[in-house]
Amino acid sequence: MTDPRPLTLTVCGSGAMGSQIALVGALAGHDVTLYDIDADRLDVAIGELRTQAERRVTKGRISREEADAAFARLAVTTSLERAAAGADFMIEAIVEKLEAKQSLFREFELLAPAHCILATNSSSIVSSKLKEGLARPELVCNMHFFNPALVMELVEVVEGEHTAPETVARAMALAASMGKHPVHITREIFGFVVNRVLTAIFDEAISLAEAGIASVEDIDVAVRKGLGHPIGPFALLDLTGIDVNYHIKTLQAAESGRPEDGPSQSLTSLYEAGKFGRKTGEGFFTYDGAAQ
Ligand SMILES: NC(=O)c1ccc[n+]([C@@H]2O[C@H](COP(=O)([O-])OP(=O)(O)OC[C@H]3O[C@@H](n4cnc5c(N)ncnc54)[C@H](O)[C@@H]3O)[C@@H](O)[C@H]2O)c1
Repeated sequence: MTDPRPLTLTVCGSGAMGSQIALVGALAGHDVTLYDIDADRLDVAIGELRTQAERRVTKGRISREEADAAFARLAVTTSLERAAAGADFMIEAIVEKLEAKQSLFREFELLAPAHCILATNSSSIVSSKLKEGLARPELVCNMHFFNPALVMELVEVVEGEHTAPETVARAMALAASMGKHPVHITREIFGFVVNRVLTAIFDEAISLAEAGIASVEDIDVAVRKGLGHPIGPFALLDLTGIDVNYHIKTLQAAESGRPEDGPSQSLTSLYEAGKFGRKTGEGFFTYDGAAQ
């Protein structure tokens, strides 16, 4: 894998994911432009990134010089023309709405150099849905980072039927240059690899609990102590959000056309009761930590 540094990298969307992906890129020595339609979000993002960088300097993970150099390589803009000019690579991390992503991809392609790769960080939208109307679909793929992107090492690089092997190679090389571990997913599938494996664990844990085989507390203990997972499936469902997981299962059933892929009975009743997990103080557990 040839190290592509330094690239001119544009990250679209300065929310939870895009802002940290941008800093990871700048820390790795790439020239990064962070683009958002909302100037206030950009201000907030830069403030949060400075706090994160300061924490790393204090802990000795990076030097002050490295932090300063990264911020010197990181520009922000609300101008799409400026964001696309000279870009070698674009990673999109805007709102999870198909139409918004499609129009961004179309506009960006018109403004960017002809060799620029367009990658989406979407957790659920495959890049074949974003290639419509583009002149160069072979340069389009998914690059799925994990939250928090400053910390999590995995990047799933997903190849669509339209994606050129060279695009996959360039995306893998970019991820590696950012200090990440890329994995190549050779065709599009809902949830990619990590979220499919995680969903299978959630589904099995829920079905065991619903059948009365063991309590949610005991299933969590079994998975932690028996499999060495840092957190049990029910605590993780509560942490990531009952609502988020309910929507993922609803989307999965819509994509597969199989009603049995939809949300389970216990997930549905928690969702309908507004018990979304940690964020509402109650889900499978209540947050003094007791099981329901
Ligand atoms: N949050 C996660 O845990 C996570 C993990 C992996 C992947 N993702 C994916 O990353 C993407 C972003 O998620 P997030 O959690 O960072 O979202 P977020 O809501 O925190 O941030 C989205 C940002 O995009 C901006 N935006 C909206 N429309 C835009 C447009 N048309 N052009 C430019 N900017 C626009 C918003 O102003 C906002 O700053 C989604 O596709 C999501 O599926 C999220």
